[in-house]
Amino acid sequence: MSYLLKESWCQDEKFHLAKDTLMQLINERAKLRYCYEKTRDEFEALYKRTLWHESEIEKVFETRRQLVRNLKLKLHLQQKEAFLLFRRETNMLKQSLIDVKTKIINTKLSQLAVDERECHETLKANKLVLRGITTMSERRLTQQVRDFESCMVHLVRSNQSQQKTFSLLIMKQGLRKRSIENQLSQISVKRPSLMSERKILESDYRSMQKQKSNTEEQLKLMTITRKTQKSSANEIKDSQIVESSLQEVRTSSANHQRLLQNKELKTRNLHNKLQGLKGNLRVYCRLRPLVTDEQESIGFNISDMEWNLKESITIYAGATGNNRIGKSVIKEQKTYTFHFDKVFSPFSTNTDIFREISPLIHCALEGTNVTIFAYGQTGSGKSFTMSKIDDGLISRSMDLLFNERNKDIRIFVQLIEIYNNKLFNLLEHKRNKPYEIRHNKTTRTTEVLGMDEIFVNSQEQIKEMLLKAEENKRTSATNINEKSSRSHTVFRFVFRSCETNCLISTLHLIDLAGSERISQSKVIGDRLKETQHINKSLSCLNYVVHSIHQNHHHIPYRNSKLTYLLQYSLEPSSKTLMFVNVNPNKLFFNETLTSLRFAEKVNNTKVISYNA
Ligand SMILES: Nc1ncnc2c1ncn2[C@@H]1O[C@H](COP(=O)(O)OP(=O)(O)OP(=O)(O)O)[C@@H](O)[C@H]1O
Repeated sequence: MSYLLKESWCQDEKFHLAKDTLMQLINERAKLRYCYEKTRDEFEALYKRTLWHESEIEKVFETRRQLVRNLKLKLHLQQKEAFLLFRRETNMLKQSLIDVKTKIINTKLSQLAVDERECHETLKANKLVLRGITTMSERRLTQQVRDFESCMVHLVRSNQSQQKTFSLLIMKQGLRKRSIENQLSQISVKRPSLMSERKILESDYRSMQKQKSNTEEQLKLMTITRKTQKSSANEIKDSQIVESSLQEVRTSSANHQRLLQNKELKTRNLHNKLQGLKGNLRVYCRLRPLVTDEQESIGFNISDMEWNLKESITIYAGATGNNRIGKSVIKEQKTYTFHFDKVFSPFSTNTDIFREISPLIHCALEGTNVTIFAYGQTGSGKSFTMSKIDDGLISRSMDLLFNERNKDIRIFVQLIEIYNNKLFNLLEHKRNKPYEIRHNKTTRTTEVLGMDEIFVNSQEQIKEMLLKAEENKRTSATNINEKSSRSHTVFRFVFRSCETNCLISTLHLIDLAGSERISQSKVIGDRLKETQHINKSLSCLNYVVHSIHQNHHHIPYRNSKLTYLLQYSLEPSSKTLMFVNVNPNKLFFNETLTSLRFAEKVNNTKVISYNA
């Protein structure tokens, strides 16, 4: 019973507990429902707001799309207008350009036609003269050839008979030698017993050998005498024929020589007149092309002046900008024009340049002192013009000198380097001893004391010297040029008479060191000192040339070693040609301007000739 009571009490307890838990759960559910309803209300409000925002954004997008459409339409219309405008302007420009070009070409063509006609006429006359001379010479030559052929036949016949006798003698000697050899072999069989006999026989053999050589010599002598006897008889006959034909040839060649000398004299006179007209001091300008790593060229224009006596170069300075179609054009242009005796464009080759200066080389061969130097900022093409191994002016001049010199002239060479106002020999590898200059006022000649004048007689020798000089030359990399010459190179050619060894004339071909502003090249230390020396000697050269041609009383030759060396070669009785080399690189526009101004100043100097 107590157990049952306990049991019912326990169940009561459980029932109460379950009832409490149920009540708690009911409360929880009521709370959750309340939360759910609240959240649902909030979500609905939020959803409504989002819908409203979306509709607003859609409206904004629509207005933007409309705006873009309008802008595109406007752009298209403007592009059309711009294209039409550009086409109209280009056509007009093209037309005017074609007109100008056609005019220039027409005038040049007419000039060329006149020149061609003149050339044809002179060519015809020359051809006629040449044909006459050639036929005469041909006739004489064929006669001579015939005479020589008959002589040859005689000689060949006598030679054949001698050959026959010789071969007989050789055969006989061969037979004799063989018999002696046989005897020797027999003797060698009996050798042990016949040693003493052998000795006797050997001595016999030796004496026989001697006899043999004696007879051979006698035979030779006999054949020679026979030969000379035979040939002398023939030669007497031949020489008489040859003598007479030679006499004829001699007289005709003397006539030709006289004709040639007359023509040479005429040519030389004309040539001297032409050189005189061109002036004793000339300035040529050469603009080089852009090289691979250079970006932008200066704007330039090269043109002939009236009567073709002078030419001009115009360079443009100005800020660049882009035009309407994006092409780079020069705005706010400033132009500088310079006049020279000749202006070579970037398309000119060293051959074109040599064609122009070759008359000066002729002048040097005829006894006038000639100086040609290349001036310009570093990297402007001075070495390319002067000392390029294959076709530089030095190599070309040598070709001409060796081909056209009078055989009485001997050529001597000195390769001088002027570094920091001191003279060195470029053909010496170790150059620690500077040389001194001495002038002879009576003979008006210059000598570099202690420096050998090297006799040259072939182009190969000159090329070797140029290579050696190139190796020994002092160069270094500056801010402007990777291999800049730091010294002046003077190629001094001395022409002397073969008979008397007297000086005929001197030809100086000079590759000057590059002129450069210290601020631009940004050099320091030794390089700075070199640059200062280079600039000083260049301004001395300028002043000396100016003073000479302005007829100043005192000429300051001694101010620099370069001008002192050239003292007797810069005078008005000599001929001087200056090349101003121009760098087209836009970066060095100011340097270019300075070089051109310097050169024009030289070009404007008054020319006084001693012959005038
Ligand atoms: N007419 C030309 N055609 C093609 N290349 C050229 C011409 N002139 C010069 N160059 C090139 O331009 C560069 C500089 O030329 P170069 O060394 O002759 O100048 P430079 O005036 O002698 O200089 P520096 O005074 O410093 O020695 C070289 O690479 C050379 O080959």
